[in-house]
Amino acid sequence: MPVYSREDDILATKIVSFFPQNKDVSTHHAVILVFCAHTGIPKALLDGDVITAKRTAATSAVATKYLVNGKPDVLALLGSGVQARSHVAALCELFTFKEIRIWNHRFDGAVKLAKEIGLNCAACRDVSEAVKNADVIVTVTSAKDPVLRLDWVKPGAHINAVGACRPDWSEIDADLMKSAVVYVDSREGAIKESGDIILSQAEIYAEIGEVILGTREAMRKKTTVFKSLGMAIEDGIAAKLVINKLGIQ
Ligand SMILES: NC(=O)C1=CN([C@@H]2O[C@H](COP(=O)(O)OP(=O)(O)OC[C@H]3O[C@@H](n4cnc5c(N)ncnc54)[C@H](OP(=O)(O)O)[C@@H]3O)[C@@H](O)[C@H]2O)C=CC1
Ligand SMILES: O=C(O)C1=NCCCC1
Repeated sequence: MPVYSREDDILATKIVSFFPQNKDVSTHHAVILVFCAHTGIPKALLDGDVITAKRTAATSAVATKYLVNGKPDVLALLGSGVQARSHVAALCELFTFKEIRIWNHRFDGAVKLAKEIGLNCAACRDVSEAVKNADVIVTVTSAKDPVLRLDWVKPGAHINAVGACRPDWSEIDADLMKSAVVYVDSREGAIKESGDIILSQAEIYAEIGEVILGTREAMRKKTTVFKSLGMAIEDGIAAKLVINKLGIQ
């Protein structure tokens, strides 16, 4: 995933592998190579795993800030892996949830994460139980077929749809995609790579950047989906923060 931004003084590329069948090691591995944006000289080779986890969750947190309907009390996560953990951390920086619910296709994964999070968190055996009356839902699974259905979701909820990053995979059922107001990180990416968009033929209302810039409306009262695929600029900006903190010129 290459990025060049003259404005941000960034020239970098991330190489990321995804082996969903991995069991005892992470399913995603990444490195980020950063170059000087003026001379092209290599500056740093960074571990991309942590940056991928944190920048994806930070992006969802920003989307939630703009799209959530009022003060959210209940957070539901579908999936209990790396992104589930980073999303809890990022969302809890911005919001105070009274209740956090976790569903995973293997119940013990949900139980383990619920214990890590603590008091206000419960593991759920069914998706419908996890998302009932939830204000914010995060889908962070490696599912190839929908795990979240329209009739389980409270009208007006905000959903961060983070998994299903292939054109033939989907996490959200087509009825939910079509009835929600859909925001994406990149239109160009979503229409080529997101099964949730392609298979449902849902209309994309806006890029989240347009909402942040104030050129498209945040439809907070409607059910909203932020379909995230990940963008190289997120890695580039995050890598720059790391490099600056380390004092690398
Ligand atoms: N939008 C973006 O920018 C990014 C998106 N992603 C995507 O987010 C998703 C989560 O990533 P990450 O947390 O790193 O991955 P992990 O492998 O750490 O977690 C995946 C989760 O999905 C569960 N899972 C696996 N297979 C299925 C299935 N068939 N049905 C339902 N759940 C399943 C796993 O359960 P168990 O471990 O118990 O099997 C686990 O809870 C992936 O789809 C990934 O590609 C990742 C990085 C960036
Ligand atoms: O780093 C990203 O962005 C990724 N997006 C989709 C899934 C793999 C990693």
